[in-house]
Parts: sequence; C-alpha cells; structure tokens
Amino acid sequence: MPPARDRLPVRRAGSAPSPDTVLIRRTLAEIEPVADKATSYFYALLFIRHPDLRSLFPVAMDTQRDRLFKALLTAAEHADDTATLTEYLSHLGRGHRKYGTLPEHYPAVGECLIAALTRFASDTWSEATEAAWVRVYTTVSQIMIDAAAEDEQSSPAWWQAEVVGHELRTRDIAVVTVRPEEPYPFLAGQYTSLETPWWPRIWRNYSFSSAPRSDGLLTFHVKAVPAGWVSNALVHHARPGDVLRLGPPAGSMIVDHTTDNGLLCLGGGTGIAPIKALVEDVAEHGRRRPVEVFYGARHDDDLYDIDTMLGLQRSHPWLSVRPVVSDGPTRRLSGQLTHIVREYGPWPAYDAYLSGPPGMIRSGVDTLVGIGIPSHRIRHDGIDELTTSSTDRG
Ligand SMILES: NC(=O)C1=CN([C@@H]2O[C@H](COP(=O)(O)OP(=O)(O)OC[C@H]3O[C@@H](n4cnc5c(N)ncnc54)[C@H](O)[C@@H]3O)[C@@H](O)[C@H]2O)C=CC1
Repeated sequence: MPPARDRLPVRRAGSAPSPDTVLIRRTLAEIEPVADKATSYFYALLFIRHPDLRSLFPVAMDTQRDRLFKALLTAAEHADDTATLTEYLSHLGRGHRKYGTLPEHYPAVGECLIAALTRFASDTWSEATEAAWVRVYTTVSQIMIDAAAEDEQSSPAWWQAEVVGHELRTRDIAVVTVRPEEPYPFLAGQYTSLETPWWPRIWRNYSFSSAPRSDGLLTFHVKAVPAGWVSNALVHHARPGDVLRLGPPAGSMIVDHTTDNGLLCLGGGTGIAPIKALVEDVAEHGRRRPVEVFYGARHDDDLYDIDTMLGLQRSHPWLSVRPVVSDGPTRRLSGQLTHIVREYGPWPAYDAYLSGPPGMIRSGVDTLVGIGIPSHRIRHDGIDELTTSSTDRG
C-alpha cells in the first residue's frame, strides 16, 4: 500500500474546503469554548480504558491538554493543504518517537477522541460528522506512523547527553553544555526538545547556541522563568554528570548557502543563542557575506552574551553587532529592537532571521515586511512552538 501521504487528495490552500473539512471545522468551532473540559474528558477516558498508556504522559497534565487541542486545530486549519499538513504531521510523528508512542496506540487515542467529541460537540455531531472524523483521523495517524517508521531506519528515538559544563551568566541565565552519547547531527539555527531527570516526560524546546562542533558538544542558553519547571531545573539544579535526554533536531531557521545575500539577525534575550550559531556557520562556510546582528535586551545587565558577540565581531570584518537596550538607562542604542532596525538599512539584499520572545518576532516580522523585505526571506521558528507552554525556552 502506498504511504498515507500519497493517498491524500492533492489540495492546496485557498481552494474551497472539502466536505470533510467543513464538518471537522464545525465540530472544532463548537468545542473551542469548552476545549479544556473536552480535553480533560478525553484523557480521563484514555487512561481509564487504556491504563498502560498513562506512563507515556507527564505526571502533571496541564500543558499536555493545550497541546492536543492545538495540534487538532493546526491539522484542521491545514486539512486541505496537503503539503503543509503532511510536513506538520510527519514532524509530529517523528517527535512522538521519544515518548515511546507505538502504532497500536493510535486507534486507542482515536476511539477516545471521537467519544469526547460526540459528547462535547453534540449540536453539530451526526453520522456524517463521525464518518468524516474517522476518515481524517485514520489518515492523520497513518502519516504520523509512516514518518516515525521511516525515521526509525536512520535515527534513535532520543539521545542521552551528559552535562559537561554549567556556567551561570546572570542570576537566572545559564549556559549549559552537554555531550551526547551518540553523534547528534543538526544544522546551525535549529533547536531540540530536552527532558531533565527532575521532570520525567516533560520536554521543552531549546535552540543550539553553536554551529555543529568537531568535539560533538552541544550548548544551550537557558533562562529560568517563573513556573518554568525544566528551565529552573536546568539553571538551578543541573550540574556536570547529570544526564538529560534530547529529541531530534527541528526548525528551519538555517542559513541558505545557495545565495550571497547578507543576513540581518534580530536576537532578543536568550534568542541570541541561535543567532550566534548562524554567525559561526557563516564563518565556517568561508564566504564573506555581511551579517548584521541587532541584539536586544531589557537592561544593560541582561546582555549576558555581549562579550562573546563582540569577540566574534572583532574576528570577522563582515560581522557587525549592535546591542539595543529597551527598558533601562544605557549608553548603548536605546529603544525597541524592531524600531532601531528600521533606522538602519535599507536591507535590499538581506535575508532576515528573528529569534526571541513571540511578541518580538511578531512585531519584527511586521516591521521587516513594512520596510520591504519579502516574507519568504524572513525566517524564524514557529510562533506556536514558542507560545505553547511546551516551550519555556529561555
Ligand atoms: N529560536 C527562538 O526564537 C528562540 C526564542 N527564545 C525565546 O526568547 C525569549 C527570551 O526571553 P527573555 O530573555 O526573557 O526576553 P525579554 O523579555 O527580556 O526580551 C528580550 C528582548 O526582546 C524585546 N521584546 C520583548 N517583547 C517584545 C515585544 N512584544 N515587541 C518587541 N520587542 C520585544 C525586549 O525589548 C528585549 O529587547 C523567550 O520567550 C524564549 O522562548 C529563546 C531562544 C530561541
């Protein structure tokens, strides 16, 4: 049988929604105001009917609840855009390997999902709606299962990595270096998911702060944020010798080496981490391309990586680093990162890279589009990846 993605009718965003999509969106619109209740009911049912699945999930399920509904909404939103849907679900399927998800778990989840929808979307539920959900869920799960099976041929489900360096840069920011047990291939600008021994099965995303190194070590910049369990553990408890688990690399904020365009980089707070990796990548590639970095922080003291960035600027004549402070007195550039960028330029032959808080990325994209950089030349990680509480990166 061909893989599930080849059995999807090829549709593109923009055409009229398919009959199944119309029914699915109707259900989701009815569920949305009671999404919390419906998701809690779904998990209660799943764990009562299939208690063996409980151990795949974190002890505290609060963030998990948002994630399921967000995934459903994303799938429904792109239901008629075959390419985007397949890419999203394949990524999700590969990412589920680290949780220990097996093909036989999918029917159990599907059956409880439909039971929860039947109960909480009773006004719009019908035989036709149920049939649409069964069809779509079958396709969705098959794409995820196929992607996981394909990935299994070439990569482990997760990597164990020992902490070999831990440097506290400010009261709440640490630079953490780990040594993976097996080689960990990734590209500069990408991120990974990370699980600590203190919070089993809670995974959070962190960008690599260096390009791949010959010694195989990986480094992350972590800011302890209020209620950020994983980030607090990494900043305040992790020590050399502790063993973490890493998921596969993800993200497309990578350098396009097929062009000579300059790079305009906006890094806010710990968002400077992947920008530093991009600079190293350009340096290693050996082609002289202008790289202009605007490094934003709220206060002077928050520019925890400024010495490294200025050191790189001294070594590389094609690199310019401009620190920008938004909230406190400073002798550096003062103001919002995005406003300052507008005062420089123009940026006709530049590709833009943005990394930082979701608000900064949103306003950064608006500003850059406003000053004429086409959106296909602006790269950043998915706002969803940043905004779901699954990401207490910092
Ligand atoms: N790949 C990525 O996009 C990465 C994103 N991050 C994210 O970066 C953030 C770092 O947090 P902090 O260091 O506490 O940052 P922060 O809150 O201290 O802000 C850093 C900079 O962004 C600016 N900024 C914040 N909100 C803004 C808004 N709404 N509009 C315009 N500018 C804004 C600030 O003025 C400051 O210059 C976290 O949310 C983390 O998840 C971290 C690493 C990688």
